[in-house]
Amino acid sequence: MIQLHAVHHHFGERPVLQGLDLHLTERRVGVVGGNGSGKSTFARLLNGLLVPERGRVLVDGLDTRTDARAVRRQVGFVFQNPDNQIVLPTVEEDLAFGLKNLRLPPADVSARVTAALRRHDLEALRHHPAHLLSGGQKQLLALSSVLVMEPRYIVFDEPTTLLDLRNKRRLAQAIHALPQTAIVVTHDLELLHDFDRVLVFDEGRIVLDDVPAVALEAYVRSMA
Ligand SMILES: Nc1ncnc2c1ncn2[C@@H]1O[C@H](COP(=O)(O)OP(=O)(O)OP(=O)(O)O)[C@@H](O)[C@H]1O
Repeated sequence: MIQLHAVHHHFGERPVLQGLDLHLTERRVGVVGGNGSGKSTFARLLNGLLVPERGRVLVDGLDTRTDARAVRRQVGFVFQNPDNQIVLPTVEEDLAFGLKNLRLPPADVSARVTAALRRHDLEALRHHPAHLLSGGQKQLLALSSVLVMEPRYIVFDEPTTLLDLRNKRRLAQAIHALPQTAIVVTHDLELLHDFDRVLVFDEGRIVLDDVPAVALEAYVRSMA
């Protein structure tokens, strides 16, 4: 479970998150809201990329302020732009990077990389230069590089923004099939239809928190 207790955050004078109290227990949680409403800031709190100025964020009881390394192993983060995430020249090397950092035995690294390549149909691209992949393939590689670390939670920050319709569907299917808990920040409301819960942000507060049918409809009405 992810818990937020009285979380506040400012950037300079500007309050960006204002008193968030939340328990996330569902497998699929969507996060929507207008530009600048605080969604990405919220997402970055969940794996300790950002520590709140006030309040606490707990992941299965681990505090992002004091247990940052352990939290980062539990919570994977998929960025909007996979170029920010792909660090090594080939697909295979990129997938192995985090596992090698964990100092796993080479046979284990290799087995987990092979399984990850199979899972997303990337086997033929094993030795391909990562920077030459298409946008959709890069996004799947970025997701695979997170999955290969076997986190319990995965946070996605606008994962479909750069994708065409076909790749959007592929990514939606990939998210749908994840055994992990997924928390997805997006402007792509279609992606959230079969989710368990949707949070609607406005000016750093959660103004709606409900099942998608209710939350998304009210959100669309509020934006009209
Ligand atoms: N590192 C930063 N330094 C200063 N201000 C920031 C920083 N990151 C975000 N902000 C500001 O905080 C506010 C909330 O930003 P955030 O990225 O969380 O919004 P968002 O809801 O994800 O928006 P969008 O839908 O446009 O991506 C914005 O006003 C933004 O300019």
